[in-house]
Amino acid sequence: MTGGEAPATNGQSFHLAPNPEIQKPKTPLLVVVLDGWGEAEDDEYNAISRANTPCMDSLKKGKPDHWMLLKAHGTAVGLPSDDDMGNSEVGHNALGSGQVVDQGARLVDRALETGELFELDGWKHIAPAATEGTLHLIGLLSDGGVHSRYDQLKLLFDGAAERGVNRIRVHTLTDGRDCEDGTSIKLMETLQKDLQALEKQGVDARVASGGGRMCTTMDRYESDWNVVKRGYYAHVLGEADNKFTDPVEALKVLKKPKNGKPVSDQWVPAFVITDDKDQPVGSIQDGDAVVIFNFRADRVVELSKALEYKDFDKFDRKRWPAIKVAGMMQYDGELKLPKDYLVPPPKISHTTGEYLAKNGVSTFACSESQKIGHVTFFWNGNRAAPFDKKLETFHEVPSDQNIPFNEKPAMQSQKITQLAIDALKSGKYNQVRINFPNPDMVGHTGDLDATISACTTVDACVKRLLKTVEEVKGTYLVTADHGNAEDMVQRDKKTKKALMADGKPRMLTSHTLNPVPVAVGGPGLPKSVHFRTDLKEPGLANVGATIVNLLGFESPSNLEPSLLA
Ligand SMILES: O=C(O)[C@H](O)COP(=O)(O)O
Ligand SMILES: [Mn+2]
Ligand SMILES: [Mn+2]
Repeated sequence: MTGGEAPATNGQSFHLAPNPEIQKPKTPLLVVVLDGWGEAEDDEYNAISRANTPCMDSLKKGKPDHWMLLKAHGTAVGLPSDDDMGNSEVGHNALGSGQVVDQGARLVDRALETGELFELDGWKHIAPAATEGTLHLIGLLSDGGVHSRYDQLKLLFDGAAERGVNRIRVHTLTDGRDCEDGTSIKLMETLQKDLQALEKQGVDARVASGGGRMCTTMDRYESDWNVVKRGYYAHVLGEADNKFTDPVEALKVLKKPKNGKPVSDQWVPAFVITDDKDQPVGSIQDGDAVVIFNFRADRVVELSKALEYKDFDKFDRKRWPAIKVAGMMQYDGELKLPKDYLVPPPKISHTTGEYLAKNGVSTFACSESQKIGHVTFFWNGNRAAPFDKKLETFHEVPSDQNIPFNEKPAMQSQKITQLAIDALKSGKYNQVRINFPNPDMVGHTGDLDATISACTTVDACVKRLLKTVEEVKGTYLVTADHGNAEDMVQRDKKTKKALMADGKPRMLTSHTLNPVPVAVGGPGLPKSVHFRTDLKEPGLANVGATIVNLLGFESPSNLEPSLLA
C-alpha cells in the first residue's frame, strides 16, 4: 500500500493521495502503545506470559494476517548496533516518523571517534570558560546506552583534558534502570580510576555531586520539579543533606538497606562531595562551563531550563551562576534548548504526525505524565507542540510523584482508558493515540509480582478499549515500543539461564532486545486488508505508513513500507 503520487519530502508538499483500498474512515482509529511489552517464550520470569492477558492472547490468534512481530532494537531503530536494546525515545521516533533515523547515541559516537565534536560550534562556545574556569559534566553514569554511555563520557573528559581543560568536575546520576541495579558502585570506581589517571597528568579532576536518577535531576515532562530542584542544589549550589569526601563511599553508605531492602541505584538520595573543610569540591561558579552529557532529551530538558533560562519560576534557584552551557545534543529543537550543543541532533522531519495534520486528520493523544511526551514529543520527531492546534489535542493525566511504581502498578491506566473511550465515542477524532506506561515503568523496578499485576491490568484496559472500538465500528492498531516486562531476569549470554546471587535471581530492571507485537483489526478494517509477509525484517518504523494507510491515505515515499498488503 505504498506508491501512488509521492509527495516531495523537501518541505514543498505534504499532500497525501487517497488510499484505493481503505477509504478515509468515518470512524476512529485507536493506536495503543504498550510501553515495554515485548515478546518472549513463556518462562517463570516472563511477567507477560505469567499475567492474565486474555485480550492480547486473542489478538495473537490473528497471526499472520492481523498479528505479527516487529524488530524494536538496534539498527532497526537507528541505534549503533544490534546489541543495543530499544528504548522509548527511539521506539516512538520510529513509530511516529515511520522512518529509521540515525539516533543520538550513534551521532555522538561518530563525533567523538573522529574528534569532530571538539571542532564544532558547541565546543567552541564553552571552550574558553572550560579552560579558564571549571568544566562541569552532568549526566547519567551508565553503560546502558539509553540516555548516555560511560565510554562517551570518558572520551569527553579525556578529549577536554587534551585540549587544555585542567579543572573538571563530574556530577553523576546513578542508574540501575538501563543497566543492572547495584552496578553504580563499580561504575563509580571506574570513573574514580579514570579521573585519577587525569590527575596524574596534572588535571584537577573529581566527582563533585550525585544522586539516583529517579529522585535527582532526571525528571521528565514536568512530572515533579522537586527532582530537578534536588539536583540543581547538589550540582550547582553544592547543597544536599548527604555529604561525603569520597563518592564510592557515598554510594556504599547511601545504598545500605532501608526497611530490609537495599536502596536501588535509581533512588540514591542526592549527595555532595566535600573537602576536609566541609566545603563542596565542585559547586558551579560564575565563569564555569557546563556540559550535560546525556544524548537523550526527555530527562534533561528540565535541567537545561534550570541552567539556561533567566526567567525561571519552577523553584527558587537561590543562585544562578553566569556560565556557558552546552547539551550533548539540542534536546528541544523548537525551544532551541539548550541554545548551544556539542553534536547536532538527529533530523527527523516529514513525520506521519505532520502529514496527517496537514491532511486534516484530527488526533487525541494521551498518557500520564511519565509518558505523555512519548506519544506527542517523541512521536512527532522530538517536537513538543502540535502541528495544528485545532486538529490535535494532547491530554496529560498527572502521574503519582516520588514513588517506585511497583507500589502502585495500575498507575493511571484506568483514567487513560476512560479518556480514550470518551475520545473514541466523541466523534471528534479520526485518531486516538495512547501509551500505557505500566509494563515498562513497573518492569524497571525489577519487581516480578508487581510487573505481572501491571500487565494483567493493562490487558484488561485494552479489552475495554477494543470493546469500544467494536461499538463505534472503528479500527485499532495495538503495538509496543520495546521489550521490558517479558524478561525480568539477568541471563547467562550463552545458556540463557537465569543468573543467581545468594540463592536469589538477579532481577533485570532494563529493557530487552526482544521484538514486540503489532495487531490490527476492528469492524472498520476492510476484510481484504491484512499484513504482508514479504518484508525482510519488519520493524517499528513500518508502523508509520501502516497508520497512514489505516487513516485512508497512500503512504508517502519517504516512509518505510507499510505492513499492510
Ligand atoms: O528514562 C527511562 O525511564 C529509562 O531510561 C528508559 O525507559 P523508556 O525508554 O521506556 O522511557
Ligand atoms: Mn518505552
Ligand atoms: Mn523504559
